[in-house]
Amino acid sequence: MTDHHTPSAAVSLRGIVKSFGTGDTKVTVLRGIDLDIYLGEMLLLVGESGGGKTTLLSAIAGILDIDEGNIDVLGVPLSALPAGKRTTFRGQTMGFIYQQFNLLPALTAAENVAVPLLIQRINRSEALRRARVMLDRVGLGDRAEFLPKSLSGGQQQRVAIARALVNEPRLLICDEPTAALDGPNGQKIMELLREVGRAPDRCVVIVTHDSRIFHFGDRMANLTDGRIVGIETITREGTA
Ligand SMILES: Nc1ncnc2c1ncn2[C@@H]1O[C@H](COP(=O)(O)OP(=O)(O)OP(=O)(O)O)[C@@H](O)[C@H]1O
Repeated sequence: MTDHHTPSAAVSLRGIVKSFGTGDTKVTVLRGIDLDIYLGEMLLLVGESGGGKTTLLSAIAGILDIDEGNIDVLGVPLSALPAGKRTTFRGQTMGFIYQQFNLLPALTAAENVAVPLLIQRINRSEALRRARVMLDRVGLGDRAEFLPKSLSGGQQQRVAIARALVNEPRLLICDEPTAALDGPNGQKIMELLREVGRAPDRCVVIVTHDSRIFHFGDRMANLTDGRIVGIETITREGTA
């Protein structure tokens, strides 16, 4: 029987070490990271510039090979999988949101959101149907046929969120999702990520410098000089 009081780790990092370069130019960026990210939570990863946050996200995504340690994602030993299997696993289980929305300019909002489904060989009409449902969930049901250039920055990030979630990924990885937005739009995007991104069987990891959004997280891990130097549980008034 599952004890629902014990959170399960969706991502388990143990002893992660990563260097770039060799010899005199070798820089060790991750110096032994131990971290669990639990299902149902939104974890913020903060810390000084150059501290290794993006490098750690790339390792969790299986995009970057690590030198030492183990990365488990949803019970799969990612660091031990060959590259091709990692790519498939990533497509099935992870969604990504970046500072730059990275929408394809020639495609409508609905077509952009449908891309991950088309890559998975879901037929076009079904992919577009699901994309429109997702756009509805992010409040852009009436913008499905718009091109990105006709949308505001906040709306483009909503499209990017819909695209990241259309595949129902269990792990949502966000790198500075509010950095290109003004304060109010950043808040709205975080509210949306909490509302549609967070779920009991899913987790959200967000790298951010934006202290205005820190209170949206469930926990905040501070990565400084290649190590996790503190983890804080964030208390939110009015929520359980
Ligand atoms: N491919 C690479 N080759 C060499 N060095 C790299 C590479 N990728 C990252 N680094 C170095 O690793 C260090 C950490 O970079 P990373 O982007 O992970 O930091 P960060 O914490 O995300 O920083 P920021 O908050 O400024 O985005 C930096 O010193 C960077 O120059």
